[in-house]
Amino acid sequence: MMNYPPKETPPQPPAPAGAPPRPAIHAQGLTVARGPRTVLRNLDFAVPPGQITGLLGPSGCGKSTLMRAIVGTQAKVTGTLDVLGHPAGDATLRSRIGYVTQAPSVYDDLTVRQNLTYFAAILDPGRAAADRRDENVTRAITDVALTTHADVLAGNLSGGQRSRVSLAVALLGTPELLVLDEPTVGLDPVLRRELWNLFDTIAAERRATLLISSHVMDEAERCHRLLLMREGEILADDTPEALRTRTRTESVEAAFLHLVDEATATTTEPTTTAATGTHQKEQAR
Ligand SMILES: Nc1ncnc2c1ncn2[C@@H]1O[C@H](COP(=O)(O)OP(=O)(O)OP(=O)(O)O)[C@@H](O)[C@H]1O
Repeated sequence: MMNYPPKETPPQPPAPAGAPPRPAIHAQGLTVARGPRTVLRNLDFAVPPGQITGLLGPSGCGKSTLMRAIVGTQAKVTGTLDVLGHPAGDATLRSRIGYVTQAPSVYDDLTVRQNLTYFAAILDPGRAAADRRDENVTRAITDVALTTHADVLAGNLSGGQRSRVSLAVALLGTPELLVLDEPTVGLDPVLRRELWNLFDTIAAERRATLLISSHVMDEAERCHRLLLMREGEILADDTPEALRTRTRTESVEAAFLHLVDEATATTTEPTTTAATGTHQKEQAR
């Protein structure tokens, strides 16, 4: 069980030379209950550092819940969940993680630049940091392609533009881990491609780790690794290429459907009952 409220833990020693890099996120036996329901069941996985990992699965499978557990905002979490070498929710992680929820958290009565300036002042306070803050705000606005809208009130932006302001807030502090919950929902194909190019740049140049949820399967092809989820469980944890090869399919979407069929077949295989000696089909859950 994780500790709430979060405590600070001492930094862990670096991985020995030659050893594989420590995962950015490592879960073992991770289980989460929401209300009376268990919505994540006994998950084991590792997210490598400096790469883009896609979290994919149908609506309601538990993607947002898993992200909330990783950033430390989810209650009733059991098992082990380490993030950047600390237990999830540890106070030292706050400035190292950028988290963008599905609902954009921006102030409608402030402009794009004013929103970012406000959050920059919380992250990096003090008069001495004013120039650095201005630079970071301008860079973040450019990163999300909102330069021409910098002085527009957030309340007058489209849904996609508001989502990008939220993303810009998360990029202000140059976090080591970015957790993005469906960042491309409602965006046109050109903007989606631009955002994915930005994610590539963030991973390659800043060596940040990105965990990005989506239900758009063509976005899966742009990830280095994928966690495919279904009904609170991890169906696959692999690279897109390995998934396609393993399932002998041509796209991640086809691979996912293949794995769903396989999992369904496993849970509905005939079982012999000792009492009657007849075969019965178990109900898929
Ligand atoms: N506050 C809550 N209380 C109880 N159950 C909840 C709560 N929020 C979500 N759930 C349930 O937890 C499960 C996982 O929800 P979650 O939002 O993590 O799914 P998701 O994969 O992110 O879905 P989507 O793609 O639609 O955002 C769902 O079955 C949902 O009904």
